[in-house]
Amino acid sequence: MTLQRPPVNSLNLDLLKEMSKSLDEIAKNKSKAMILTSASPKVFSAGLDIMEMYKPDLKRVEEFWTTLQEVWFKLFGSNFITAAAINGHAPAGGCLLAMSCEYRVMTGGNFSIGLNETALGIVAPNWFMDTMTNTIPVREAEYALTTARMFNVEEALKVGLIDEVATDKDDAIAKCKGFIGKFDRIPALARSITKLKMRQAAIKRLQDGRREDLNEFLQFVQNPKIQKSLEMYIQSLKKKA
Ligand SMILES: CCCCCCCCCC/C=C\CC(=O)SCCNC(=O)CCNC(=O)[C@H](O)C(C)(C)COP(=O)(O)OP(=O)(O)OC[C@H]1O[C@@H](n2cnc3c(N)ncnc32)[C@H](O)[C@@H]1OP(=O)(O)O
Repeated sequence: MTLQRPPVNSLNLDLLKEMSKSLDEIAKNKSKAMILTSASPKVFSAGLDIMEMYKPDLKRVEEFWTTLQEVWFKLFGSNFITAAAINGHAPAGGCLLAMSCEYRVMTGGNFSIGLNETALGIVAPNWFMDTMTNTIPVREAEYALTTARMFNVEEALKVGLIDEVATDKDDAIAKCKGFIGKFDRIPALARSITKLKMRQAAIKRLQDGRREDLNEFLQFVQNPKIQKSLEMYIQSLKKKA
């Protein structure tokens, strides 16, 4: 699955809906595996589209968050094998997508990956945190989350946030295929049940608290102080360009 929403693959409602549909198709056609990557030469995904949260239409922003939850359920909780070929920056929601896969290969270069929410004055939702503690040790996750740490490629490899470094996108995809090939001699049902048991606690936490998570998000986007911060953040991104 190749993300292709220039310039930075920010996750807006339309892209999330497309992803959700594609994940359904992959599950339905009984694909063995999926590799998630990006058509951009330098950004895997810039995370959530800030414009979806800025001065939002309430109905749309509710659908936006619900669809993000759905994409996470379908990706994190998939039966099929998932790997991410991270060929560029992966901040926040971009990191969430990569961590929701089972294996991550990142191309070398001046790219960064991490959950930077606290730097934006935001508390990452529990399921973002659960996805991180499913990937790297709890102590490292707490440190990274509280300090909004963006890891460079070497740091990400050292902490286990990524599994391998690749020279370029083709190499990243080849390495993801190498990971997928490891399952050729492992019974598929045993593999998928084991994966889902490992992920069950995090999945159940969001299933049980899904409405509450949505309400927290809706309160968050309707808070005037948050709106002011988002406005300043958008300006800073635009000034940079
Ligand atoms: C207690 C419980 C509380 C519950 C509520 C909590 C709610 C939490 C909500 C979830 C929170 C966070 C999740 C997120 O994912 S928020 C998004 C965070 N993402 C970022 O901060 C990344 C910002 N972008 C960048 O750092 C860079 O763009 C890049 C990815 C490193 C790429 O750099 P670049 O130099 O290649 O591109 P750049 O010139 O910066 O950008 C090009 C244009 O794209 C626009 N843009 C960039 N990122 C976004 C984005 N995330 N959304 C929308 N638009 C984006 C940028 O403004 C440029 O636009 P223009 O060309 O100038 O018009």
